Amino acid sequence: MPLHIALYQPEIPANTGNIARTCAGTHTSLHLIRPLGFSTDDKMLKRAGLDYWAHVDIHYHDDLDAFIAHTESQNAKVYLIETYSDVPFSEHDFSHQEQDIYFLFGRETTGLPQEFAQARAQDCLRIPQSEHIRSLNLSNSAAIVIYEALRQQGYPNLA
Ligand SMILES: C[S@@+](CC[C@H](N)C(=O)[O-])C[C@H]1O[C@@H](n2cnc3c(N)ncnc32)[C@H](O)[C@@H]1O
Repeated sequence: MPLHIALYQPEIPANTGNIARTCAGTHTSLHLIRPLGFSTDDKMLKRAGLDYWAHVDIHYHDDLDAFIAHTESQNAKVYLIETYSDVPFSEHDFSHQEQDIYFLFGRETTGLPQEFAQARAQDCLRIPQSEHIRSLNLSNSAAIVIYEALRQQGYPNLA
């Protein structure tokens, strides 16, 4: 079953552009949870040279509740990827392909809402990093996690 990347209220178009490119290159769906800090109209996309945008399976959700309702309707598994977890993401098993898997990432400046993440602490995963930075770049984080899931699944339909 497909893998999905979800971005909670992304603010920086270059990050979403990088992640969209990773999605187009890996058959991963992209979910954007509003409000967005930028426009995704045709003019913006053309100006940014995002010519792969047509290959991105993109979905918009009005807010976090609408996104969670969507995942529940699919009986999907949602993992929260956040700095304040202490469970290393790569210790998790993403190889089960019978269920859709969503990786939910937080906003560039403030991450995921803390209360929301605390209520789902058992599904919250961290990418190990040093103490010299507060966090990794959002688009790098998404690439790291999706490629670990793809590695565990044997890179389905990728050459
Ligand atoms: C630039 S970070 C900012 C959020 C962070 N909590 C903060 O306020 O310092 C944006 C998003 O990238 C992801 N991220 C960055 N570094 C991460 C890490 N080491 N482990 C897990 N997720 C990370 C998370 O999804 C996070 O919400």
